[in-house]
Amino acid sequence: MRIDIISIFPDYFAPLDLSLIGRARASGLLDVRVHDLRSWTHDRHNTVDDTPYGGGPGMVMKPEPWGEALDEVVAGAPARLILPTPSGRPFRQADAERLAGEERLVFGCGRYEGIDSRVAADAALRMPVEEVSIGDYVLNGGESATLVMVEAITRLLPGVLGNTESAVQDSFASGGMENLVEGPVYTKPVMWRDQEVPPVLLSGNHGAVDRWRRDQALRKTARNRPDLVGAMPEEALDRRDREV
Ligand SMILES: Nc1cc(-c2ccc3ccn(Cc4ccc(CN5CCCC5)cc4)c3c2)n[nH]1
Repeated sequence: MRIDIISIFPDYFAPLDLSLIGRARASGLLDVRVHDLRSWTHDRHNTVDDTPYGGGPGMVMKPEPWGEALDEVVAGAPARLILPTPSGRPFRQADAERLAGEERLVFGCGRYEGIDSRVAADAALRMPVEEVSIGDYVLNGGESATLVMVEAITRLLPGVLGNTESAVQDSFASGGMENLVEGPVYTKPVMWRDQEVPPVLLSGNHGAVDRWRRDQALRKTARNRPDLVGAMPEEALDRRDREV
């Protein structure tokens, strides 16, 4: 997969040189290219913003640099443009799984009050464009959202996670634990600050362990994510949880 990121803060993406994504890039499994939007400005001040038509607070990103940047970066290849924005469609695990199947993704990181709306409209003449929100809170720009999405997407690519990590059992996934958040996890030592590891996990009884983990996931989901519990079939809820 090739990912292009266009931003006025390219250094924001230094974390993509680290850890699993950094290793996947070094091994050639993943091709991530970060571009400075100001490379496509031609004035002395490398201007990327201007005042909003119709008035209002702040500044809006000019369309010309974006148009030239996207023309050059995409260069007619089949690519999908992802534009983080507070007003976008919610980004969910299903979107990460869908986008992990794409050959090329381009992330356009806005700043100020956003990018002139004609940029997305013009790009949509040549490629699929998705405006995406990573949550109902307001950031200062699209860079953090892009880091989040790139991580969620690329960790699903074969070979990116080492064999000590697994994307399969992640919560929000399938495999009998769909729609559940993950329960508690433990490792050595078996006793730590007067807290012992739940004995069932030491029992070697894999059926009992699976049942215990599912019960814990159900409880945690009911406690932390009542919105997901509603989406769960009635028989999935343990009797005790119904009485909780
Ligand atoms: N999930 C999520 C994504 C973002 C996000 C993504 C890209 C950009 C680019 C600029 N901003 C700052 C920004 C933009 C628009 C408003 C809303 N204003 C109301 C009136 C005019 C505009 C506030 C603040 C971003 C924010 N935030 N949260």
